[in-house]
Amino acid sequence: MENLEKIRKIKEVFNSLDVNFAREMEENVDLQYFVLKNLKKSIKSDEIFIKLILINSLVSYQLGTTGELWWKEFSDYWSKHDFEPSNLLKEYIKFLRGSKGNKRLLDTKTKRIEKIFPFLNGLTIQNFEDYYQNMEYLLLKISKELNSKKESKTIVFAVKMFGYAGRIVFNKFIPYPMEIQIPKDSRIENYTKKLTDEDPVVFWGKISKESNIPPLHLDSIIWPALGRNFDNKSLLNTFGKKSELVFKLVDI
Ligand SMILES: Nc1nc2[nH]c(O)nc2c(=O)[nH]1
Repeated sequence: MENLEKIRKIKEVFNSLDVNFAREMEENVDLQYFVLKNLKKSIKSDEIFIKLILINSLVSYQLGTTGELWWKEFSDYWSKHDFEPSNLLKEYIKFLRGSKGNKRLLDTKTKRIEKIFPFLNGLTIQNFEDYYQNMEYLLLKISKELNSKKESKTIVFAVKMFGYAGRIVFNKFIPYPMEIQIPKDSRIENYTKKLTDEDPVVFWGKISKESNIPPLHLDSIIWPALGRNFDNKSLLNTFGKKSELVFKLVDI
């Protein structure tokens, strides 16, 4: 079943937006970006900053709280917690096991981190700069290391958060590749159900091609808008009249 009128509105909105609009949403509206920028001020090593973000992304599922609050908990903890870099794995597992917002499937999540850690641990800041230029290759490497599909939610989401980390560390905006799919979390799934029975990855893949906005950047427009963690005034200040488009998306 398709709601043709709602799909028409969605297409109208996204066909009038572009990657720059998504970038503004990321940098001015998404609380996840804001807390990562704050965290960067407290972590001396850029390499550790990026590794922490990748590890945290890969266990960001089945949360007991919103994604925004989970990333705030992560940022607050590591802003205050100094540690010896060689203890990163042990220290991260301690954080995860004591966290408030991420209490489910802790054994599975711990095993996942232990599995990816040897790959991440060997990476230097130069490797991260290279991966920032080629995020599709990073996606491939992580999915291979974890024996997971390239479309699975946490893998594509890890690349989204890596893109945020890369932008903050290297002070340069590189758009996400068109080939990386939208992270299919419950917020995106429930929203897509209002429009179509089609798989969200397929549906948003088509919207992406038509609007020429990469799926991860579409996610950056939809996801914070649906989270409603912004005040209308700051949205108006950032986007002026175009902020109406965000309200239109939320109201569908
Ligand atoms: N689709 C998305 N899912 C998410 N989960 C989470 O914690 N953050 C996000 C996100 O930005 N997009």
